Amino acid sequence: MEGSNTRNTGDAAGGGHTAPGEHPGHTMEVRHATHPDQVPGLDTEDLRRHYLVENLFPTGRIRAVYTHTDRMVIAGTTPAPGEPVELGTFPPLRADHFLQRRELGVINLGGPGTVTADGTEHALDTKDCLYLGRGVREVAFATAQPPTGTPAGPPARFYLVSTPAHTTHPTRLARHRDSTGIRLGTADGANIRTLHRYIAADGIPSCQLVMGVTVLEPGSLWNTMPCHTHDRRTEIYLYTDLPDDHRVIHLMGRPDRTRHLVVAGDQAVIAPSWSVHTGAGTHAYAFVWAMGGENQAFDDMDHVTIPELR
Ligand SMILES: O=C[C@H](O)[C@@H](O)CC(=O)C(=O)O
Ligand SMILES: [Zn+2]
Repeated sequence: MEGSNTRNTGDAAGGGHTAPGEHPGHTMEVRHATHPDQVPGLDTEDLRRHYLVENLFPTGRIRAVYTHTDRMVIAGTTPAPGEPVELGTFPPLRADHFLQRRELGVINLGGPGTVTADGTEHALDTKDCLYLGRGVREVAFATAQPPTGTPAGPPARFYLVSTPAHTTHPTRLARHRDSTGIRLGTADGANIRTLHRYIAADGIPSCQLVMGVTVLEPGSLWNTMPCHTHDRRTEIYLYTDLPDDHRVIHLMGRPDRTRHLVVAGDQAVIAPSWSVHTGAGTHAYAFVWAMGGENQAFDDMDHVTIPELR
C-alpha cells in the first residue's frame, strides 16, 4: 500500500524554507483515515503503519502525527535538561501557531517538567495533565532543573493530544496526586485499574477533547474488557509504564473481525470509531486515553460482550 503515510516535514511542505514558528527538527507525519473493510486484508506491517505510532518521544525535538481520523494530532518530546523545546507550528496545519484553531492536552510521562504557555510556567509531575485552549501562542516544554546539590533525575517526557477547537477554554492543570479516580474491574478478571478523567464533561472543560489516564494494579493485565466502540468518537491509547521487555497485545478492528497489534511502552494506537480498543499486557501498565469527535458523553458507548468478539 502506497501513499498512506506521507512524511510532511518543513522541507516537504515548505519548499525548503522554514516559515516563522516552524522548527526544522520537528516533524509531522500525516496519516489518512481508513475504512473498516480494509482491515481484514492488512498484514502485520500494514496494520502497524496505519494504526500504531512508534518513536513518539525524541530528545530535543517534537514528533507529531496528524491523523485525518477526527483530525486528532498526537505528539511527543523529551526535552534535554536546560534546553526547552518550543511547540511552534507545523506546515500541514497551515496555521501561524499550533493552537490557532486547536486545543491541546499535555500529560507528562517522565520526571518533573514544566510547560510555559504565553509566559506562564506550569509545573507538571508524572501523569499531571495540562489543558491549553485555542489561541495560546507560545508553548515550550522543559525538563525541570533539579534543586542544587541533587543529582538529575529522568527527563520529563511530554505526550500531546490535540483536536480542532471552535472556541477558547481557559488553561487548567489537573494534578495526578489530587485525583482519586474511579476504581474499575475485578481480580478474577485480571483488570483492577483506576481511571482518572482529566479533560472531560465532568472535569476540565474543552471543545471536544476528552483525556485521562488509567493505571492498572500490579497483577492486572486487561484494560477495557468487556470492550466497546463509540461511533461518535475516535480514541487513541498511549501505553506507558511498561518494562522494556514486556508488551501489550492490543485488539482492534470491528468486534466480529478483530486483529491484534503487539505494542511496546510509549507507543500509541489509533482507534477509529468502528474499532474496538482493548488489550492485555504481559505485565501491568498504565495508558493515556484521549478522544475527539461528535460528543463528550463518556458513557455513550456500544458495549461488546466477550462472546461477541471474534
Ligand atoms: O472510552 C473510554 C475509553 O476506552 C477508556 O477510558 C477506557 C479505560 O480507560 C478503561 O476501561 O480502563
Ligand atoms: Zn473507548
